[in-house]
Amino acid sequence: MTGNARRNEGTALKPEMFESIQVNLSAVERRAGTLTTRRSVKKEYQAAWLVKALTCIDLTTLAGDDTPGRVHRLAMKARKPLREDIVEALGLADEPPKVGAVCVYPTMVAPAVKALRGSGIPVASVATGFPAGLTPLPQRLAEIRYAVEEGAEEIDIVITRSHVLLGEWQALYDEVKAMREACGHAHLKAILGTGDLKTLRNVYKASMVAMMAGADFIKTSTGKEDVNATLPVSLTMIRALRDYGEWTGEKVGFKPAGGLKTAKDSLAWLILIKEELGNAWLDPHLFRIGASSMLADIERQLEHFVTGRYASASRHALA
Ligand SMILES: O=C[C@H](O)COP(=O)(O)O
Repeated sequence: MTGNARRNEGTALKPEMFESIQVNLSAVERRAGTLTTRRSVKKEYQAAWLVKALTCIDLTTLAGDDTPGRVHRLAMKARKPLREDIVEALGLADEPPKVGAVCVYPTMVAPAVKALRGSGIPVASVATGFPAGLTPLPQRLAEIRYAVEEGAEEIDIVITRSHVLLGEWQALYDEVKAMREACGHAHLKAILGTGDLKTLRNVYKASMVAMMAGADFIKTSTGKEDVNATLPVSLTMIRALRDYGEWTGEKVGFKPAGGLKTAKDSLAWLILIKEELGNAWLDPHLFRIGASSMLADIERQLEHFVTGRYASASRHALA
Protein backbone atom coordinates (compact mmCIF):
# COMPACT_ATOMS: atom_id res chain seq x y z
CA MET A 1 0.00 0.00 0.00
CA THR A 2 1.41 3.43 -0.88
CA GLY A 3 2.05 6.04 1.79
CA ASN A 4 -0.92 8.10 0.66
CA ALA A 5 -3.29 5.13 0.51
CA ARG A 6 -2.30 4.18 4.03
CA ARG A 7 -2.75 7.79 5.18
CA ASN A 8 -6.15 7.92 3.45
CA GLU A 9 -7.37 5.03 5.57
CA GLY A 10 -6.35 6.82 8.74
CA THR A 11 -5.77 5.19 12.11
CA ALA A 12 -8.88 4.50 14.16
CA LEU A 13 -9.35 7.21 16.77
CA LYS A 14 -8.27 5.74 20.07
CA PRO A 15 -8.82 8.34 22.78
CA GLU A 16 -6.86 6.26 25.29
CA MET A 17 -3.79 6.97 23.14
CA PHE A 18 -3.79 10.59 24.19
CA GLU A 19 -6.22 11.04 27.10
CA SER A 20 -3.63 10.04 29.69
CA ILE A 21 -0.88 12.25 28.30
CA GLN A 22 0.69 14.73 30.68
CA VAL A 23 2.65 17.55 29.11
CA ASN A 24 5.38 18.59 31.50
CA LEU A 25 5.29 22.32 30.82
CA SER A 26 8.36 23.32 32.81
CA ALA A 27 10.46 20.54 31.24
CA VAL A 28 9.36 21.60 27.78
CA GLU A 29 10.19 25.24 28.46
CA ARG A 30 13.54 24.37 30.04
CA ARG A 31 14.46 22.27 27.03
CA ALA A 32 13.29 24.90 24.57
CA GLY A 33 15.32 27.54 26.43
CA THR A 34 18.56 25.71 25.65
CA LEU A 35 17.95 26.09 21.93
CA THR A 36 18.02 29.86 21.77
CA THR A 37 21.72 30.42 22.42
CA ARG A 38 23.43 32.96 20.18
CA ARG A 39 24.91 31.50 17.07
CA SER A 40 26.73 33.33 14.30
CA VAL A 41 27.69 31.76 11.03
CA LYS A 42 31.47 31.57 10.92
CA LYS A 43 32.10 27.90 10.32
CA GLU A 44 31.64 25.56 7.37
CA TYR A 45 29.18 23.32 9.19
CA GLN A 46 27.00 26.30 10.11
CA ALA A 47 26.87 27.38 6.48
CA ALA A 48 25.98 23.80 5.54
CA TRP A 49 23.13 23.89 8.06
CA LEU A 50 21.82 27.10 6.54
CA VAL A 51 21.83 25.52 3.10
CA LYS A 52 19.93 22.57 4.59
CA ALA A 53 17.41 24.98 6.15
CA LEU A 54 16.96 26.70 2.82
CA THR A 55 16.05 23.40 1.13
CA CYS A 56 13.36 22.89 3.78
CA ILE A 57 11.67 26.28 3.36
CA ASP A 58 8.12 26.48 2.07
CA LEU A 59 8.62 29.85 0.46
CA THR A 60 5.36 31.58 1.15
CA THR A 61 3.24 34.47 0.03
CA LEU A 62 -0.18 34.67 1.66
CA ALA A 63 -1.16 38.31 1.32
CA GLY A 64 -4.40 39.92 0.26
CA ASP A 65 -2.60 41.78 -2.50
CA ASP A 66 -0.88 38.74 -4.05
CA THR A 67 -0.86 38.81 -7.84
CA PRO A 68 0.29 36.31 -10.50
CA GLY A 69 3.27 38.62 -11.05
CA ARG A 70 4.34 38.44 -7.40
CA VAL A 71 3.89 34.66 -7.40
CA HIS A 72 5.99 34.41 -10.57
CA ARG A 73 8.82 36.39 -8.93
CA LEU A 74 8.60 34.23 -5.82
CA ALA A 75 8.79 31.10 -7.97
CA MET A 76 11.90 32.45 -9.69
CA LYS A 77 13.45 32.99 -6.26
CA ALA A 78 12.43 29.44 -5.27
CA ARG A 79 14.27 28.08 -8.29
CA LYS A 80 17.41 30.09 -7.52
CA PRO A 81 17.29 31.04 -3.84
CA LEU A 82 20.97 32.04 -3.71
CA ARG A 83 22.97 34.32 -5.98
CA GLU A 84 25.19 32.42 -8.39
CA ASP A 85 28.44 33.76 -6.90
CA ILE A 86 27.38 32.51 -3.45
CA VAL A 87 26.44 29.11 -4.88
CA GLU A 88 29.83 28.87 -6.57
CA ALA A 89 31.76 30.03 -3.50
CA LEU A 90 29.97 27.37 -1.46
CA GLY A 91 30.98 24.72 -4.01
CA LEU A 92 27.36 23.92 -4.86
CA ALA A 93 27.39 24.82 -8.56
CA ASP A 94 26.89 21.16 -9.63
CA GLU A 95 23.70 20.85 -7.62
CA PRO A 96 22.40 24.32 -6.74
CA PRO A 97 20.00 24.29 -3.80
CA LYS A 98 16.31 25.03 -4.21
CA VAL A 99 13.55 25.49 -1.66
CA GLY A 100 11.20 22.75 -0.41
CA ALA A 101 7.99 24.18 -1.91
CA VAL A 102 6.19 27.39 -2.78
CA CYS A 103 3.09 28.05 -0.68
CA VAL A 104 0.25 30.26 -1.96
CA TYR A 105 -3.51 30.84 -1.87
CA PRO A 106 -5.66 28.57 -4.10
CA THR A 107 -6.19 31.13 -6.89
CA MET A 108 -2.41 31.61 -7.11
CA VAL A 109 -1.70 27.89 -7.61
CA ALA A 110 -1.95 27.99 -11.42
CA PRO A 111 0.62 30.80 -11.89
CA ALA A 112 2.90 29.10 -9.37
CA VAL A 113 2.63 25.75 -11.16
CA LYS A 114 3.37 27.44 -14.48
CA ALA A 115 6.42 29.27 -13.15
CA LEU A 116 7.82 26.18 -11.42
CA ARG A 117 7.28 23.72 -14.27
CA GLY A 118 10.26 21.39 -14.68
CA SER A 119 11.90 22.57 -11.44
CA GLY A 120 10.77 19.67 -9.27
CA ILE A 121 9.53 22.20 -6.68
CA PRO A 122 5.98 21.36 -5.56
CA VAL A 123 3.27 23.97 -5.11
CA ALA A 124 1.54 23.97 -1.74
CA SER A 125 -1.82 25.67 -1.36
CA VAL A 126 -3.52 26.76 1.82
CA ALA A 127 -7.19 25.80 1.80
CA THR A 128 -10.26 25.08 3.93
CA GLY A 129 -11.06 28.67 4.75
CA PHE A 130 -7.51 29.67 5.69
CA PRO A 131 -6.68 31.17 8.14
CA ALA A 132 -9.71 30.84 10.50
CA GLY A 133 -11.29 27.72 8.99
CA LEU A 134 -14.76 28.91 9.86
CA THR A 135 -16.53 28.22 6.56
CA PRO A 136 -18.88 25.23 6.21
CA LEU A 137 -17.16 21.90 5.61
CA PRO A 138 -18.53 21.31 2.04
CA GLN A 139 -17.00 24.61 0.88
CA ARG A 140 -13.75 23.79 2.64
CA LEU A 141 -13.58 20.41 0.91
CA ALA A 142 -14.45 22.01 -2.45
CA GLU A 143 -11.59 24.44 -1.93
CA ILE A 144 -9.17 21.54 -1.48
CA ARG A 145 -10.42 19.88 -4.67
CA TYR A 146 -10.08 23.18 -6.57
CA ALA A 147 -6.46 23.64 -5.45
CA VAL A 148 -5.58 20.04 -6.36
CA GLU A 149 -7.18 20.45 -9.80
CA GLU A 150 -5.13 23.61 -10.30
CA GLY A 151 -1.99 21.56 -9.70
CA ALA A 152 -1.21 21.83 -5.98
CA GLU A 153 0.69 18.80 -4.73
CA GLU A 154 0.42 19.78 -1.09
CA ILE A 155 -2.57 21.21 0.76
CA ASP A 156 -2.14 23.13 4.01
CA ILE A 157 -5.51 22.77 5.73
CA VAL A 158 -6.58 24.57 8.89
CA ILE A 159 -8.39 22.70 11.63
CA THR A 160 -11.50 23.99 13.39
CA ARG A 161 -9.93 25.30 16.58
CA SER A 162 -13.23 25.14 18.48
CA HIS A 163 -13.21 21.33 18.15
CA VAL A 164 -10.03 21.37 20.22
CA LEU A 165 -11.20 24.00 22.69
CA LEU A 166 -14.43 22.06 23.29
CA GLY A 167 -12.76 18.64 23.38
CA GLU A 168 -14.67 17.45 20.30
CA TRP A 169 -11.97 14.99 19.26
CA GLN A 170 -14.18 12.77 17.10
CA ALA A 171 -15.41 15.83 15.16
CA LEU A 172 -11.82 16.94 14.63
CA TYR A 173 -10.85 13.46 13.46
CA ASP A 174 -13.81 13.27 11.04
CA GLU A 175 -13.03 16.71 9.62
CA VAL A 176 -9.35 15.99 8.96
CA LYS A 177 -10.18 12.55 7.55
CA ALA A 178 -12.67 14.09 5.07
CA MET A 179 -10.01 16.64 4.10
CA ARG A 180 -7.45 13.88 3.67
CA GLU A 181 -9.81 12.13 1.26
CA ALA A 182 -10.48 15.34 -0.67
CA CYS A 183 -6.70 15.75 -1.12
CA GLY A 184 -6.49 12.53 -3.16
CA HIS A 185 -2.86 12.13 -4.22
CA ALA A 186 -1.82 15.48 -2.71
CA HIS A 187 -0.12 15.61 0.67
CA LEU A 188 -2.07 17.07 3.56
CA LYS A 189 -0.43 19.39 6.08
CA ALA A 190 -2.65 20.03 9.07
CA ILE A 191 -2.28 23.55 10.51
CA LEU A 192 -3.27 23.45 14.17
CA GLY A 193 -3.28 27.21 14.81
CA THR A 194 -1.44 26.52 18.07
CA GLY A 195 -1.62 30.16 19.19
CA ASP A 196 -5.39 29.63 19.53
CA LEU A 197 -5.28 26.29 21.37
CA LYS A 198 -4.65 27.65 24.90
CA THR A 199 -2.64 24.73 26.35
CA LEU A 200 0.21 22.48 25.33
CA ARG A 201 -1.96 19.49 26.23
CA ASN A 202 -4.45 20.65 23.60
CA VAL A 203 -1.58 21.03 21.13
CA TYR A 204 -0.45 17.46 21.84
CA LYS A 205 -3.94 15.98 21.50
CA ALA A 206 -4.76 17.93 18.33
CA SER A 207 -1.44 16.75 16.83
CA MET A 208 -2.28 13.17 17.68
CA VAL A 209 -5.81 13.32 16.25
CA ALA A 210 -4.61 15.00 13.03
CA MET A 211 -2.01 12.25 12.54
CA MET A 212 -4.55 9.50 13.26
CA ALA A 213 -6.85 11.04 10.63
CA GLY A 214 -4.09 10.83 8.02
CA ALA A 215 -2.14 14.11 8.07
CA ASP A 216 1.18 13.80 6.24
CA PHE A 217 2.54 16.81 8.16
CA ILE A 218 1.48 18.66 11.25
CA LYS A 219 2.07 22.41 11.08
CA THR A 220 2.05 24.89 13.93
CA SER A 221 0.41 28.03 12.63
CA THR A 222 -1.02 30.07 9.81
CA GLY A 223 1.25 33.05 10.41
CA LYS A 224 -1.91 35.06 11.12
CA GLU A 225 -2.45 34.19 14.81
CA ASP A 226 -1.15 36.53 17.53
CA VAL A 227 1.39 33.85 18.56
CA ASN A 228 2.76 31.57 15.86
CA ALA A 229 5.60 29.02 15.91
CA THR A 230 7.35 28.84 19.28
CA LEU A 231 9.91 26.35 20.57
CA PRO A 232 7.74 24.94 23.42
CA VAL A 233 4.83 24.34 21.04
CA SER A 234 7.14 22.81 18.45
CA LEU A 235 8.71 20.52 21.02
CA THR A 236 5.26 19.37 22.12
CA MET A 237 4.25 18.58 18.54
CA ILE A 238 7.55 16.84 17.85
CA ARG A 239 7.07 14.63 20.90
CA ALA A 240 3.55 13.82 19.69
CA LEU A 241 4.84 12.76 16.30
CA ARG A 242 7.63 10.75 17.93
CA ASP A 243 5.04 8.95 20.10
CA TYR A 244 2.81 8.44 17.09
CA GLY A 245 5.75 6.96 15.18
CA GLU A 246 6.47 4.56 18.04
CA TRP A 247 2.81 3.43 18.11
CA THR A 248 2.28 3.06 14.37
CA GLY A 249 5.69 2.85 12.71
CA GLU A 250 4.74 5.84 10.50
CA LYS A 251 6.86 8.92 9.98
CA VAL A 252 4.81 12.13 9.88
CA GLY A 253 6.41 15.44 8.91
CA PHE A 254 6.64 18.65 10.92
CA LYS A 255 6.28 22.24 9.70
CA PRO A 256 6.80 25.17 12.04
CA ALA A 257 5.43 28.32 10.41
CA GLY A 258 4.71 31.92 11.21
CA GLY A 259 7.09 34.53 12.56
CA LEU A 260 10.24 32.57 11.68
CA LYS A 261 12.37 35.20 10.01
CA THR A 262 16.05 34.79 10.75
CA ALA A 263 18.83 32.38 9.91
CA LYS A 264 19.22 31.86 13.66
CA ASP A 265 15.58 30.76 13.87
CA SER A 266 16.28 28.16 11.21
CA LEU A 267 19.29 26.85 13.14
CA ALA A 268 17.32 26.61 16.39
CA TRP A 269 14.60 24.56 14.70
CA LEU A 270 17.08 22.34 12.85
CA ILE A 271 18.83 21.58 16.14
CA LEU A 272 15.49 20.82 17.76
CA ILE A 273 14.64 18.37 14.98
CA LYS A 274 18.06 16.72 14.96
CA GLU A 275 18.16 16.26 18.72
CA GLU A 276 14.54 15.13 19.18
CA LEU A 277 13.92 13.11 16.01
CA GLY A 278 17.29 12.40 14.46
CA ASN A 279 18.81 12.97 11.04
CA ALA A 280 16.03 11.15 9.16
CA TRP A 281 13.76 14.17 9.74
CA LEU A 282 16.33 16.68 8.42
CA ASP A 283 14.90 16.33 4.96
CA PRO A 284 12.23 18.27 3.05
CA HIS A 285 10.09 15.11 2.94
CA LEU A 286 9.68 15.30 6.69
CA PHE A 287 10.60 18.83 7.70
CA ARG A 288 9.57 22.19 6.30
CA ILE A 289 9.80 25.72 7.60
CA GLY A 290 6.87 27.91 6.53
CA ALA A 291 8.29 31.38 6.04
CA SER A 292 7.74 34.42 3.87
CA SER A 293 10.90 36.34 4.78
CA MET A 294 13.52 33.97 6.25
CA LEU A 295 15.25 33.27 2.94
CA ALA A 296 16.58 36.83 2.66
CA ASP A 297 18.39 36.52 6.00
CA ILE A 298 19.80 33.10 5.14
CA GLU A 299 21.14 34.49 1.87
CA ARG A 300 22.63 37.48 3.71
CA GLN A 301 24.34 35.22 6.28
CA LEU A 302 25.75 32.97 3.58
CA GLU A 303 27.00 36.01 1.69
CA HIS A 304 28.79 37.23 4.85
CA PHE A 305 30.17 33.75 5.36
CA VAL A 306 31.67 33.46 1.87
CA THR A 307 33.01 37.04 1.85
CA GLY A 308 34.45 36.58 5.36
CA ARG A 309 36.11 33.35 4.29
CA TYR A 310 37.78 35.08 1.33
CA ALA A 311 38.80 38.04 3.49
CA SER A 312 40.37 35.71 6.02
CA ALA A 313 42.09 33.64 3.29
CA SER A 314 43.60 36.77 1.73
CA ARG A 315 44.75 38.01 5.18
CA HIS A 316 46.55 34.69 5.65
CA ALA A 317 48.06 35.00 2.16
CA LEU A 318 49.43 38.47 3.00
CA ALA A 319 50.79 37.46 6.42
O1 LIG B 1 2.73 29.13 6.33
C1 LIG B 1 3.46 30.08 6.37
C2 LIG B 1 3.19 31.31 7.12
O2 LIG B 1 1.99 31.89 6.75
C3 LIG B 1 4.32 32.28 6.93
O3 LIG B 1 4.30 33.20 7.96
P1 LIG B 1 5.31 34.43 7.97
O4 LIG B 1 4.80 35.39 6.94
O5 LIG B 1 5.24 34.98 9.36
O6 LIG B 1 6.68 33.94 7.60
